[in-house]
Amino acid sequence: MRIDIEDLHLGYAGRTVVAGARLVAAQGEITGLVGPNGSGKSTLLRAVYRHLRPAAGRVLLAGTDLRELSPARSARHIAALPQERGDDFELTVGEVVAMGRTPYKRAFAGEDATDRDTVARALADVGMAGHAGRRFAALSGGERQRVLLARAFAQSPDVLVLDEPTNHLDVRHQVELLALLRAQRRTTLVSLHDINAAASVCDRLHVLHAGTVVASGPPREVLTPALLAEVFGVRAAVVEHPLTGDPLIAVDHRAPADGPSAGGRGQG
Ligand SMILES: Nc1ncnc2c1ncn2[C@@H]1O[C@H](COP(=O)(O)OP(=O)(O)OP(=O)(O)O)[C@@H](O)[C@H]1O
Repeated sequence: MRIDIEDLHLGYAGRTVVAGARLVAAQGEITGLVGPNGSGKSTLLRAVYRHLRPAAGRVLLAGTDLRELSPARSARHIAALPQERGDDFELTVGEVVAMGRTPYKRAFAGEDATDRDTVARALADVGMAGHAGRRFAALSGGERQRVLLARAFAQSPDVLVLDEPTNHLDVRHQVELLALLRAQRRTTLVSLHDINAAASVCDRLHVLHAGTVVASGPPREVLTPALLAEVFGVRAAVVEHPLTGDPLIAVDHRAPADGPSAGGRGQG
């Protein structure tokens, strides 16, 4: 299923944060959102997983305005890993993941074999098989992250909406997660701070800057040194990754784009 975001305006308490966003998350593709802090990535994703009502514009799921679908119906199609990660669950890992099955249940119905299999597979997919009995609240940040991702997988969604899914993950788990997303071939809309990860894993990227989509397209076309300077304020060269051939953004970590000249070594 595809997602169409049409002329979307979003805000909080009357303050506009996203203005006129348009983008498509195509069926089976990984669509990335990148942009500086506060550019509106989480806000835009909240409208797709229905935590924020559009002030104007619409979000379409396979051509149907989300507002025409009941929450349970859209939850059978769209699962989210939100920014609000909830650390107050007094539940076990298995119970947290089983919450992903809620949209499929009639009131007071218990777990069936499909639920149990789906939960077990979701835990295995994120490398947390064998941890179902642990208390969620006692997990590390990265483990919690993976369990909440398993909860989204357990929802068996057509569309995954992931806000910074690699947050808290060590580099091996980041790579595993991104490889898993690619292998699943679900329609995925994901915000990422790591522009190199975004360049490797996303089919298309949309760059948000101050609440507006300022560039869209394949990573190779979007992530230019000029855009990186203008939107992110960094000096960067874009080269070819020696192992994968993906675009590799080599950021000058010594000084921002408008800072003092970064050439040469400092005086000590
Ligand atoms: N719940 C909220 N209430 C009021 N303002 C909010 C809320 N969430 C975000 N904002 C504001 O909206 C703007 C966009 O924030 P948002 O979290 O969408 O940006 P982001 O691109 O996801 O940022 P980051 O990269 O820092 O996570 C910011 O100015 C932020 O302060």
